[in-house]
Amino acid sequence: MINFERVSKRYAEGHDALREVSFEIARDDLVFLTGHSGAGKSTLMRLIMLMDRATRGKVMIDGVDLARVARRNIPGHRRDIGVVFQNHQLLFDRPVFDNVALPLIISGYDYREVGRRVRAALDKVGLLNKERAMPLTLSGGEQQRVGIARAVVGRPRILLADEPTGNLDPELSSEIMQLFEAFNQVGVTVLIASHDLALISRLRHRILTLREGRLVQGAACE
Ligand SMILES: Nc1ncnc2c1ncn2[C@@H]1O[C@H](COP(=O)(O)OP(=O)(O)OP(=O)(O)O)[C@@H](O)[C@H]1O
Repeated sequence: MINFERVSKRYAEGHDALREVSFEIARDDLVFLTGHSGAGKSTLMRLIMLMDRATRGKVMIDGVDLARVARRNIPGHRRDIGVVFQNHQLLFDRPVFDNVALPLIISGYDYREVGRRVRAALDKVGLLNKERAMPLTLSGGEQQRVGIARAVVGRPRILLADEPTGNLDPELSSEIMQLFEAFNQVGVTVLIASHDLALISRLRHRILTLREGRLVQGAACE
């Protein structure tokens, strides 16, 4: 499903953010990605989203070599990938419904289908009764759930999350992780970057560890 073969990424200033990174994530996997600040976690996710290209090596998604995806096909590639950020990146002047609907509206879905899918996504994250609420009236955990609903509303095959529990207390963090596990159980491949070693070691999924751009743990599937 997600396959890195000796992938290196060197930024223009000559900094090696990833060095010869190889791993495989199967379709039904939920995998954590950890490592110190600057270890290369965000860079690895940017390569999967095609926000950046590898300098050397091969990134394959579903058997497709991303080096072969033309610029005009990048939006199509991204539609298969839901992304969750630490700071939600919500539109604070729009209600919850509009925030979740945004990716579908950009993709040109008709309004009835938008309504159906947005409510299905809000239902999955337990926020069906909040569709008219403004984001600022929600708690941090609820805002993060809106971000997750927006990430899954297009029914992506892959879900990437960059520090999704960074601002949340331990109990809310566990709840958010349970949501990711639920999406994984219905067939979504999930990759979560997190510094929260206490939380992720308790959850017993595979952990990929980066150190200065090298993968030092977790390359093989169990
Ligand atoms: N666009 C860029 N240009 C140059 N260097 C970059 C760029 N993006 C990241 N880097 C550098 O590459 C290295 C890896 O950064 P990256 O953001 O992938 O790390 P990270 O593990 O996600 O860190 P954090 O946990 O702090 O978010 C860092 O040294 C960073 O300064």
